[in-house]
Amino acid sequence: MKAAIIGGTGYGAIELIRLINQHPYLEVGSVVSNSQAGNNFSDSYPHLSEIMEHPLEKFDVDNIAANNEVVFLATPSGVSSNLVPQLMETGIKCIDLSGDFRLRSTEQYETWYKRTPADNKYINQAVYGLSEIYPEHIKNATLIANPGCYPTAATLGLLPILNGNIADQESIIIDAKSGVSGAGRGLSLTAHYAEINENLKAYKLGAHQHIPEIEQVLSDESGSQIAVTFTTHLVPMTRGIMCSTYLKLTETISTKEVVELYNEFYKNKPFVRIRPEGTVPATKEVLGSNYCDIGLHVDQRTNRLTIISVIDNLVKGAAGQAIQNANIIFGWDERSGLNQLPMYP
Ligand SMILES: NC(=O)C1=CN([C@@H]2O[C@H](COP(=O)(O)OP(=O)(O)OC[C@H]3O[C@@H](n4cnc5c(N)ncnc54)[C@H](OP(=O)(O)O)[C@@H]3O)[C@@H](O)[C@H]2O)C=CC1
Ligand SMILES: CC(=O)N[C@@H](CCC(=O)OP(=O)(O)O)C(=O)O
Repeated sequence: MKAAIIGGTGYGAIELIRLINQHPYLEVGSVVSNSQAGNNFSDSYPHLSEIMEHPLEKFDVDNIAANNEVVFLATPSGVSSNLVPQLMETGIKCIDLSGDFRLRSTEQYETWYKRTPADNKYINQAVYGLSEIYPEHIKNATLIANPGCYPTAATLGLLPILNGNIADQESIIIDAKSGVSGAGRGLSLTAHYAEINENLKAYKLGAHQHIPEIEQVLSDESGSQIAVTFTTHLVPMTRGIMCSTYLKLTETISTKEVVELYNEFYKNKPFVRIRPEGTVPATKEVLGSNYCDIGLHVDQRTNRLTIISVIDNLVKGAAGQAIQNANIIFGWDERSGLNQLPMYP
């Protein structure tokens, strides 16, 4: 089955191409580029010239619909909102990696993204693609709002303990760190070598666009309105996200019991791996893979739980989860094309 990719020369797109290349049922169809249409893909990425001979195409909705059965939009927020409606009208399945269809409230989108929101008609059709939590909705979706990278790591880490009803919901603090590829390939001071090398920066304090997304998922799943403290940091590494999450427990429980609770919650979920008591994951232990690894520790002195969740931002945080969602939509094994082991060291 052919898959179109829009935003063809960005990091999300090239990661989709890497994963689709190993997929048993998907192949790369149209690759659409706004900035490089007409040029060869290999002009941007010569190391893929053997598998990517086709020229980059300009956005042509009829052409995409005629030649592909699914389209991945690896385009920035504010761009997907304009392209998705045109694509949806053709009946093609859309999987959008941007934040444009994740928030149900257009007011929230305007507040946090500071942009004009997408048309409500399409927001209402979008299914939030957190694969482990919403497979039944994803199965029947025509438009997937693929989750943000930080929300994927944060919510997968928090949902089991909220489900266990032993968390003080007002006490949640998420201390998050990301590699620089999370900011995309576009040139910016943020990703400038001299700014990021040997440096550690907190950014977007209290203003990060992923705050309402995390709160929407946690509130939906817990049945009560949850607000979180969420701080992001840029780390001098290429890939990887770590969320160190802290919350107060309302009951006395051991680390061993919390580990059991998490294992039960994620049983039959191949991409979430719970570490045994006494070990915590590192970002390199999921590098290049679709895994989300979670480590847990209850501090008996403070009765706080620490949750360490790690993902590769470009795989489980973007392209990998997008393919996992396509697998669920088309009824394939959820692991199709996603069986890469993490690359270590
Ligand atoms: N990087 C990450 O870890 C994650 C990214 N995301 C989201 O995925 C999407 C893609 O991210 P990523 O690949 O990292 O970003 P990049 O900046 O690397 O790539 C985005 C691509 O979109 C295209 N584009 C840019 N501006 C426009 C425009 N005005 N009109 C049409 N196309 C445009 C460009 O490619 P071209 O000129 O070839 O069309 C650009 O390279 C974004 O929405 C991002 O927020 C989500 C989770 C994680
Ligand atoms: C390191 C870094 O800059 N990361 C980006 C995450 C980008 C992303 O996932 O944004 P969307 O929600 O629009 O998809 C950030 O913190 O804004």
